[in-house]
Amino acid sequence: MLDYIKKISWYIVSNKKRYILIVIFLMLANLLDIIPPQLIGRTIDLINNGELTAAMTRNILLIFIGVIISTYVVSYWWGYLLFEGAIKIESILRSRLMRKFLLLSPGFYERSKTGDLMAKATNDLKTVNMATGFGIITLLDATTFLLTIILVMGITISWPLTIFALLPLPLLAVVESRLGKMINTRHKASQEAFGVMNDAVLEVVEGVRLTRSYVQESAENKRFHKLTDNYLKKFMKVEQLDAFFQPLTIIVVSLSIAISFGYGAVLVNNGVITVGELITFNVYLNMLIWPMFALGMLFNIMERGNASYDRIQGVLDESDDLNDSGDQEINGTLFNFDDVTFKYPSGEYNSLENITLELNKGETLGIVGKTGSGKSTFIKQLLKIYPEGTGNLIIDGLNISTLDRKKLRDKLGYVSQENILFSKTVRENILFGKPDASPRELDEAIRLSAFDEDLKRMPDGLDTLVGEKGVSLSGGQKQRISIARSLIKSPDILILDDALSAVDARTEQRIINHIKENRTGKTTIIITHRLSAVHHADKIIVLDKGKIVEEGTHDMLSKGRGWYGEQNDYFLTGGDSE
Ligand SMILES: Nc1ncnc2c1ncn2[C@@H]1O[C@H](COP(=O)(O)OP(=O)(O)OP(=O)(O)O)[C@@H](O)[C@H]1O
Repeated sequence: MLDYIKKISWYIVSNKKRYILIVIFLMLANLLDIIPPQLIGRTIDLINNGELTAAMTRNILLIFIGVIISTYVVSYWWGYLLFEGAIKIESILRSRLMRKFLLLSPGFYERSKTGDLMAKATNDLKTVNMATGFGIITLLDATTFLLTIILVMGITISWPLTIFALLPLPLLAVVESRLGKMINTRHKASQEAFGVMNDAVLEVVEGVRLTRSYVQESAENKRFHKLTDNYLKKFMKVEQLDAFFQPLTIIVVSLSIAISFGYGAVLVNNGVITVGELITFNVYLNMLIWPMFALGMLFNIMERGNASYDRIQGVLDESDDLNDSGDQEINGTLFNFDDVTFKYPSGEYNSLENITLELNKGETLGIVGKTGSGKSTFIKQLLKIYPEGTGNLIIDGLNISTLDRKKLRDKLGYVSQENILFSKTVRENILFGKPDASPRELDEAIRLSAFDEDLKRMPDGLDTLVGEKGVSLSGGQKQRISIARSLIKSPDILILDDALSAVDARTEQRIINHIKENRTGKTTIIITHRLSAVHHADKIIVLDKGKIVEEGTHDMLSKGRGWYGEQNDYFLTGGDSE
């Protein structure tokens, strides 16, 4: 449990004032709490001795009212400060997590499950909030209250009676600490199962159309039921331990009450304490139920918080496997691949092998080849998405390893195969490429990407909502919005990764012509399965199993007997050459 306090000590230290105030208010609240039992005991003794006057009764009532109002005010403030502190640590950690998510490389996302990352960003952060709010309050309140009551019982009534009555307490502490440790392990397992289940929810929702079309609803249901069951079992294992805390506290407090009545009666008989004092003592003892029960909860909440904090910290500690040492600017005058070989961190074979190539500013490079031949991997190396392989990738005389990722990507306009759109309007999705673009630039990007005709048919034009991930658009429309998003940036280097696959041949030619006209002096890289998209390229490379197997212009390659020539003939003859 103290482990968790140590882990969040950075937060407590940076919020010293808040926590000092909380402790002061809590102490005040505890001091106020000990007044009523004293008043009860003394009033009983006054009644017993026939000494209670009307003035005394009025004063006692006034003190009671004063105590109630002060307790209310003081409790309001510690509660407010504490829970505000808890929600703040949750939001600080959430921001750190989001920053990390935005920074981490694809390697991390290949290792992690989306559902688990979501669990960390929601459930685990909530648990940390609970531990820092309820946990800390319980720790401060329960321990200070417990100590105050024990001191008051000892000082105002009898130390021997106090010590005897509290003998069962250490037993409770030992058992609860053991239970806490077990809860830590089980909570981690339960959160992991929650992450897996979360992931399945995402898959089920995203794949619902596919599931229906293959009539796999019942199989999917069974798979999901298994995961829910697994989570339920793991969650119940935590709850099983949780259920021990309350009966345990009741048993220990009952033992204390039994001891106090037995030994207390002896002390009353011997005239060491009065009957009123024994009653006051037992009222205090009953008041110990809350802090003792709270201490049990404390082990529970803190250990859950501890486990969740570790899961979040695990992500925050992930190191970025890309090196961003330099701060030099580039303008893409010359790209030089010098014997570049690359294997994915989880891959078994090289996805690029001995790539040597030069690309000058203003040139258009076409990349073609069989599926899985390494075309996208070539681009990912250029975008510095994965750690480099061997060989050198030099841009403007600088090794890519020394370039700052953000500065490099700022020069690039990249349209990926996935065409990711945000659930916003068409306008917002295009302006994502250049938020401060003028209306003229926006219109031009739409025209260049041949999206103007489609836009006329959209119900709200540029303000049409595209739905989640662009669900309300056709594949070709999504592609052209993605192209417009990159063209509006007017990047020094434009990369289209199979970005025209879903548009018809005429639209493809319109876009290619626009790009040719508008990007003179700027570099363009086009990856495609349709050779017509790269006829105009200054240089075309054909990749096969990660190697460049052909290189030249369309005229040169189409005459050859290699893959390019074969593909070209195939398209010219409409597939009759097969
Ligand atoms: N993240 C990854 N981890 C491991 N291997 C990968 C990863 N991404 C791609 N590969 C492998 O690298 C090889 C090249 O993949 P790449 O995506 O570059 O091919 P491509 O030519 O772009 O294919 P396509 O035309 O189908 O888009 C393939 O064998 C693929 O399985």
